[in-house]
Amino acid sequence: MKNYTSISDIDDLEGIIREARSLKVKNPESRVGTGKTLGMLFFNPSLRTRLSTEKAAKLLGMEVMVMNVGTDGWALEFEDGAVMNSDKAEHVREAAAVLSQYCDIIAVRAFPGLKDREKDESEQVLNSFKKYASVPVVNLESATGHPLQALADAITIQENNMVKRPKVVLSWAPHPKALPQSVANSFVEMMQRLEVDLVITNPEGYDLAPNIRKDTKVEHDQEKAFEDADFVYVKNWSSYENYGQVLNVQKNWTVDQAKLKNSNNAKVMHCLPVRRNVVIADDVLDSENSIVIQQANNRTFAAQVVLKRILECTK
Ligand SMILES: NCCC[C@H](NC(=O)CCC(=O)O)C(=O)O
Ligand SMILES: NC(=O)OP(=O)(O)O
Repeated sequence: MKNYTSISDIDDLEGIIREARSLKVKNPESRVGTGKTLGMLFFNPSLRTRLSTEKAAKLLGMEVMVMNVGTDGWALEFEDGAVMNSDKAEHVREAAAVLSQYCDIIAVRAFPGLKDREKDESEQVLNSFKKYASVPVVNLESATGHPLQALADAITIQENNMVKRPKVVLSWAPHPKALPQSVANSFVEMMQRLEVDLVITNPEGYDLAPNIRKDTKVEHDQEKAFEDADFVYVKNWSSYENYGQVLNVQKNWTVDQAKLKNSNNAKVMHCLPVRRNVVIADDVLDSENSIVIQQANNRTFAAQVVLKRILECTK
């Protein structure tokens, strides 16, 4: 694997999930990351991504450097040909080239602005690092995707699945802030590659991008969507159609136990952080049905297998 910026960078999905699961059981003796450095750049906050990726790198023997570039670094310019006489002190051309001398892999978190759809879809930050770095680049959640999360989600579903072809429902839920579509996008793309029946449920006005949904069923009635579900993946996202907006929704979309009564005793997932009793009710998060903690643990093994494959490719 040369980079991991979207799940299309995975060619043997079954193999990568199998390897992640075996890394979870037993860490290999030979450490492919010895003498190598991972540099992680955060333009936005993080708990899981930051610590699970650091842990994964260390399990492989790597050194890790982390920088909150959004707050601690020079403000970066990404436009080509910019006359930099305002607030931006450094161009990504120099920043990425310099970092490539310090690091063997560069990982970047950069959320969307949620104001300009075309700009967000151009993945300017991630793609600039990819273009101007001379080392592999890993996506730690970008404007449109969160592929490390989606890989951890796939591992978690496989670990908990009891049936041949599970029904997996991605449910929109309310949130006071405008959030990226990134987690939902990568989850949908991942599920489309697995042996599952995927249904997306969201209020009118919250349909994900057509190039993500493809022919995946969208059910606007949440309780109907939950019928016979084996997995319910809950996530808020802001509107794609009214780009970046939080729309007025009439019905209550918070996921609680009552809504899950006609599911197949569904396991409930969320990438975290989750706002209790807004996105998911306490009675679900504190029940046996919730697998969110196990899901977060799998972030380590998703990151480990990705870093391992990149290191093996550049050896
Ligand atoms: N990486 C996991 C989710 C990150 C982000 N959530 C958030 O920003 C939630 C913040 C809050 O609840 O205030 C998102 O939805 O993409
Ligand atoms: N799920 C996830 O990416 O969590 P953080 O935002 O805390 O990294």
